[in-house]
Formats: sequence, C-alpha cells, structure tokens
Amino acid sequence: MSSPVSSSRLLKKINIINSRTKPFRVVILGQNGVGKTALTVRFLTRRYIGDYDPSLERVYTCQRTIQGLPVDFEVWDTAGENENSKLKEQIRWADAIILMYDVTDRCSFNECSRLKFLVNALSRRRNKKSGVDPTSDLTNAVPVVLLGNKIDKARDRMVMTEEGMSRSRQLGCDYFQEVSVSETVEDIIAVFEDLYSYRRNDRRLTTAHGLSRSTLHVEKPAPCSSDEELEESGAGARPRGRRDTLSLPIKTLSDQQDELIMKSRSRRREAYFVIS
Ligand SMILES: Nc1nc2c(ncn2[C@@H]2O[C@H](COP(=O)(O)OP(=O)(O)OP(=O)(O)O)[C@@H](O)[C@H]2O)c(=O)[nH]1
Repeated sequence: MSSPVSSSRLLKKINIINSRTKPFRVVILGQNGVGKTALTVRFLTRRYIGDYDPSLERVYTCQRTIQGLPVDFEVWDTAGENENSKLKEQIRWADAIILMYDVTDRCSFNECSRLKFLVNALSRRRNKKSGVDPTSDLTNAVPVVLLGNKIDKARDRMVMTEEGMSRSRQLGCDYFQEVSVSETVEDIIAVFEDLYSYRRNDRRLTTAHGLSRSTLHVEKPAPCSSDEELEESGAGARPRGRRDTLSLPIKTLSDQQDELIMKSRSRRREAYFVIS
C-alpha cells in the first residue's frame, strides 16, 4: 500500500496533468448589457474597455496559476438574447456558471431566476442519468455564482445587496457577489478563481481573498428545482435529444485582444486602451 506522502504526490501530479489537459470552462449568462464582455475582457487582460460589439459571442482561452498549478480557462461570453436551445448547449458545456445582472436594472436581475431554473433542470436530468442523489453534496451540478455588476452606479441602483443575497439563497446559487467590472480587477479575477477552487475542492471555497470579500455569500446548494418549476418559470421545454457540440471558434489570447480592441474602437471615437 502507498504511503500518504506518495499518494499525495501522485494526486498532485494527476491534478497537474488534469489541469493541463482539461480546460476549466466558465459560461457567463445574463441579459444583454449587464457587462458580460467587460467581465471577460477584465479577466483575460486586466483591462476595462468601455464599449463592445453587442453581437460579440465567443469562447476565449487563457491560462492562470491557481494554488501553484497552471489552469487553462475557457470562457464563453454569451450574447444576451439567446434562445433556449442555445442556452442549454451553453449550460451543458460549462464546468461553472456566472449568472450576471446589472444592479441598476431589475429586469436583468429577474432574468437570472429564469436562467437558474433552466440550469437546475439540466443538472437534475444529468444527476438522474448518472444515478446521483440530487440532495447529496456530491452532485455533479456545476457551481453557480450570482453576480451583481455596476455597483459603481450607486445612485441608479435598483437591486440592493440584501435582495441579491436573498435571491441567491432562494435560487440555490452556490455563492453571491457584487462587483464593478469598471473599477476592480482583483475581485473579477477572484470570481473565476473561486469558481475553479469551489469546483475542485469539494464545493468549498478555499481562497483567502474569496472568504474575506465583504459581499461574498456562500451557500450550500439547494436540491435542483423540478421540471414543473422550470415550465412555470418560462425557461422552456425539457431538453431532448443528443448533446450539441460546441461550434464557436476558440482563439489565442493575442488574437482575442486585437479583435476586442478593434471591435470596441470601431464603435466609438474615443481612445481606448491599447494592449501591446
Ligand atoms: N458603470 C459601469 N458600466 C459598465 C460596467 N461593466 C460594464 N459596463 C458597461 O455596460 C455596457 C454593456 O457592457 P457589455 O460588456 O457589452 O455587456 P454584455 O452583457 O456583454 O452585453 P451583450 O453583449 O449585448 O449581451 C458597456 O457600455 C460597458 O461599458 C461597470 O462595472 N460599471
């Protein structure tokens, strides 16, 4: 039998191999205009760019080091108005989900409920298929963060922190956070890293910055909603048929940066960040 030391070494090696071969896939869902592309660009480049082509939808890749290990991220920045079949494809693809709303837009907040019902219904079906008890901690449901954006616009706020937190609990999100993509970099990077740590570390947040952030609310996931709830929510019919394959192009980071800068520049005359 192997000693604890050698098995922990082995586990570390396996982790390294897994993190190199299998990317961690994060999909960002939310109504249009909530800041999904701004969030993606912040995470990829640390920059904030003010305006984007609204039809921009793509999977971006980048590598980060988390707890000393290289992790390949794939981030699917979705277009705000997706039909249900597309949403299902995005949810099935993901290892983690960011449900994003704009704190100055109540409609975008309500849209997150519809999206979460859809996520729950798909997780429930996935658990049923794999024979996992949906009330157990070991479900293969993907972690979901409810993320309120644009808190810099304090005067226009329509959704208060407490309301976001309480909705997060009701919906069974794994945690809740508020950010301003335009003003912070570290919190944005932490959102992605926390999701990774949460998924990899048995559904418990382990990163110190994650636990110290004031608006962070961590919740044990509730059992998935029923298909009836899904129907009531208007999230659409039950998924049928085979799993769709991803058809979006995956680009290198430098291609993505150039393209994003060009797209943002083509829409406005003001100067934007130039990434060398
Ligand atoms: N004040 C403020 N504006 C923001 C923030 N984040 C994004 N925005 C602005 O919100 C607008 C929409 O941002 P996008 O990133 O294009 O939103 P999106 O969700 O990708 O929109 P679609 O691609 O249409 O679905 C842009 O004008 C951004 O500059 C923020 O934290 N604060």
